[in-house]
Amino acid sequence: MIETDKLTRCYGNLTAVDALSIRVEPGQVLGLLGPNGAGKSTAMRMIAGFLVPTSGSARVCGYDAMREPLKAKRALGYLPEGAPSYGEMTVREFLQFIVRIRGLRGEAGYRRMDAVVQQLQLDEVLGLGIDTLSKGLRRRVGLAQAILHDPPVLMLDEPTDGLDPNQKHAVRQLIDMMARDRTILISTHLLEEVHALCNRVVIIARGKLLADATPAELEARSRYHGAVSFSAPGSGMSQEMLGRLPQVAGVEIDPLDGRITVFPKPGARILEPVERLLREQGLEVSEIQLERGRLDEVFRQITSGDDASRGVAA
Ligand SMILES: Nc1ncnc2c1ncn2[C@@H]1O[C@H](COP(=O)(O)OP(=O)(O)OP(=O)(O)O)[C@@H](O)[C@H]1O
Repeated sequence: MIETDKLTRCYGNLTAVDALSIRVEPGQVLGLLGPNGAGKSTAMRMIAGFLVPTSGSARVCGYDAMREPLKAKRALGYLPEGAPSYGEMTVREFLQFIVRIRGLRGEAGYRRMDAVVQQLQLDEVLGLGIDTLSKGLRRRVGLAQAILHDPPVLMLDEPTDGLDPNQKHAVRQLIDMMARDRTILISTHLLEEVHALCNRVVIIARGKLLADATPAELEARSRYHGAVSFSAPGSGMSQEMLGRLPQVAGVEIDPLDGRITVFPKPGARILEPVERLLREQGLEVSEIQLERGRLDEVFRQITSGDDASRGVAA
């Protein structure tokens, strides 16, 4: 479990993390989202015990990151931003070093290292210097380092940064597999990652917590939630006709591809009446879709709107 209590870090006049209180339980994958400079990495570094908070506290599996750092660090696997240090070591030397400092001894240590090397597909680069690796490979070495001691809590700062689509998929599968019985906190800019991995989302901006919800709850705040969209090239479909349906609040046509989106009045369900109208009019449409809502739009609304300046938890 990860718990922070009014965790705060100031740099001069700047409050990078502002009284952040969160609690992440086993089985949860919490996505920490926020624009550049929101305070995500600073919060994670305090939870990992690498940065002293100005005030407030962070605990990992009940151990205070500052007062019981060894116990807290033992329970935690942490992938920081960027590349692993010790760039002059080969991947093998680096991982053997981590095996030793994590106290994994003898045969068990080698078996664990082999398993992690397989999981992250690092076999072919074991003899290469870390400094010579591509960004994606360095990220995977960093991940290997974080999971080697099989910790109950994982904290990953932008885990798929720099990976190609296949590697992203592989790393997400690995995180998903590990998620079942662990507590996982990841920071990301990628909203697709939230869909793929997270069952809870915390949004911060200017160090303040602005939203704490499931992805579905956030999507429900989007004006696209419950909207119906479809393509109807050359059908003569008119906005007016759709707009006359009593459940419909508005109709928009994408100027680029002509896709039509029909928005519901609050609480209304419009898929059935829209489909009925299309049938009655004998109009040919394709790719009809009921929208869940758009996280990117909600993210923008939360982090650039009034909420961001007031720091209102939702
Ligand atoms: N050592 C430091 N000294 C002064 N200011 C700092 C320091 N580290 C971070 N900051 C500032 O604190 C704020 C939060 O930075 P942080 O790196 O935690 O944000 P972030 O959400 O991780 O951003 P990004 O998504 O760009 O990585 C930023 O305004 C940053 O400039």
